[in-house]
Amino acid sequence: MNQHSRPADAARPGASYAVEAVDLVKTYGTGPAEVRALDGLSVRFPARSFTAVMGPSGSGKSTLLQCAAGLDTPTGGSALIGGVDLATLGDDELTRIRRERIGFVFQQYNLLPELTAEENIVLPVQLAGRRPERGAVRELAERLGLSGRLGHRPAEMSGGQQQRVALGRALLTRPEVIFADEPTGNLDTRSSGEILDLLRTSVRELGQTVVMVTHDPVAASYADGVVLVADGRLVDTLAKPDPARIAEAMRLLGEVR
Ligand SMILES: Nc1ncnc2c1ncn2[C@@H]1O[C@H](COP(=O)(O)OP(=O)(O)OP(=O)(O)O)[C@@H](O)[C@H]1O
Repeated sequence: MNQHSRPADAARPGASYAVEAVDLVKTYGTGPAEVRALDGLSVRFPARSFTAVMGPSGSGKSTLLQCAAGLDTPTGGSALIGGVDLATLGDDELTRIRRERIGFVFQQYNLLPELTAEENIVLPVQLAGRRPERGAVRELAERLGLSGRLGHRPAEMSGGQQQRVALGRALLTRPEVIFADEPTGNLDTRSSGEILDLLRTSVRELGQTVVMVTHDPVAASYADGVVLVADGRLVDTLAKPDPARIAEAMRLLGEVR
């Protein structure tokens, strides 16, 4: 096992890291009931890279994303976004970083049912007290294939369309980093492929950094690299792997544990 190896292109000269986790520890509960969800996990995600995070159920993948995105506070270690240690920020600064530099996409879409697609997409910008730019919303809707759907409510859309709305909501502020927690977990193969293509386009064309938790080797193969997590620690990384290699690494991980 290669505990300290980096994602595929981390060694690129001049590479900078969009997201860094340094010796992250996260425990839940106390005494005999204590769960060590992250057990000294260190990983760095280069800027403009698309990385999949994989590992057995309960290995700490979601906890890693939550701590790295500043949605949860680690018990120990540091989480950095663009070189800024989140622990050094006050509440207002942390809120601003989460709002402006980070986008989050969840498996369950988390759209507000009473709002239209367009209203859901612009909501974070409005909550930040800004007026969404109509041109930017239209351009984004076109990119996401949602131009004809902006007036629809979530219940009137397919799962794939709803996830594209959720992606639009995450992308409108052009965040540096998109964290996606099983974004294709509820989708069929075709809709999954559309979402994964959009995530890849965000990296290639818009220069964003995507960190995606997935259980699906095919979904992970869209990424530039895969990091494998087990028992709250980084155990291996794979560069540009195909689905068969990813599935094999996952199988070996199950056997090793
Ligand atoms: N709020 C919480 N309270 C107590 N324990 C928690 C909490 N959140 C997570 N855990 C525990 O921490 C460990 C890691 O959970 P986490 O959700 O990060 O794993 P995961 O790899 O994302 O799992 P899955 O693939 O099943 O979604 C698990 O043992 C889980 O039960």
